[in-house]
Amino acid sequence: MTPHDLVAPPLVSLRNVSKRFANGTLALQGMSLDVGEHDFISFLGPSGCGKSTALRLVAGLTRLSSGDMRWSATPAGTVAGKIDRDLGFVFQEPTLMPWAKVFDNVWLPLKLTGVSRDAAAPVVHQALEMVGLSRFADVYPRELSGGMKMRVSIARALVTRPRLLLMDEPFAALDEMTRIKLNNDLLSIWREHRFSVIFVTHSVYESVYLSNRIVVMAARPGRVIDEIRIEEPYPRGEAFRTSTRYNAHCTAVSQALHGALHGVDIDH
Ligand SMILES: Nc1ncnc2c1ncn2[C@@H]1O[C@H](COP(=O)(O)OP(=O)(O)OP(=O)(O)O)[C@@H](O)[C@H]1O
Repeated sequence: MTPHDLVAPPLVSLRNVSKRFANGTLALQGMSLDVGEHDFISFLGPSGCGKSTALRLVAGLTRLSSGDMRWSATPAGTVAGKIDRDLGFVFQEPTLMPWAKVFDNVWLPLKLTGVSRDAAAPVVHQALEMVGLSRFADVYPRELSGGMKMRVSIARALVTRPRLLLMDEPFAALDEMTRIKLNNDLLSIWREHRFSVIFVTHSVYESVYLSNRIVVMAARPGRVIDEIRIEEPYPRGEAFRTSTRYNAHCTAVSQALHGALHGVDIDH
């Protein structure tokens, strides 16, 4: 047996995946990517480079136009009406039900699979504990800050214990301090629970801080132009954020991103 045999297969593999919308827009062209167990991958690139489209393709929220996508256990989409994707999704907006208490918002994915409120209670409480909101199960979303609402959204995405967490600019609307705190908390939850993450962001700094792999994308058509590995140990904290190595990674990623912007019309 060679060391290679011991490597777990990718959780999900994209091969030469393209997406053209009905209006003719080629949102994504020829994307190939293997998402490994316990990867933290960021999709980084300018507006319109297909980051959200790629995430939505992985989630099964939109269909690919050509290419191939496979999950390690089950080829995606082979069972009519029941796609076996083991994932949670966090959007930029927390998208909570305003009329339902925090507990019921987090229970929702389990409720949709037929798990009763009582049976779900232990895992809902565990998910709330994971995001530091144990004491807020009985309040309504309107009583929470923006950062706390996002924590509820993360708890809801993790309540089914998915192997892959997809996050579409989850912290973009938050203030800097809240964002830093959520970055740190997300990293410790990810390290403890060992799922994989694909994280869409516009921020070089955020992508370097969080990820072990950064997929740099360019627009028109949306495509991958580079992948950069951030070979730095976790946990990452203030010492890493203020280190010269962190700065060097940010410079390298900025340069790759500059390449992504080269030749792209700036229309704003
Ligand atoms: N439903 C749709 N129909 C037609 N075109 C679409 C649709 N969704 C996205 N697009 C187009 O596909 C391209 C990629 O969009 P996408 O939202 O994936 O980019 P993005 O990198 O996530 O951008 P942003 O950073 O601004 O969110 C854009 O040109 C966009 O206008």
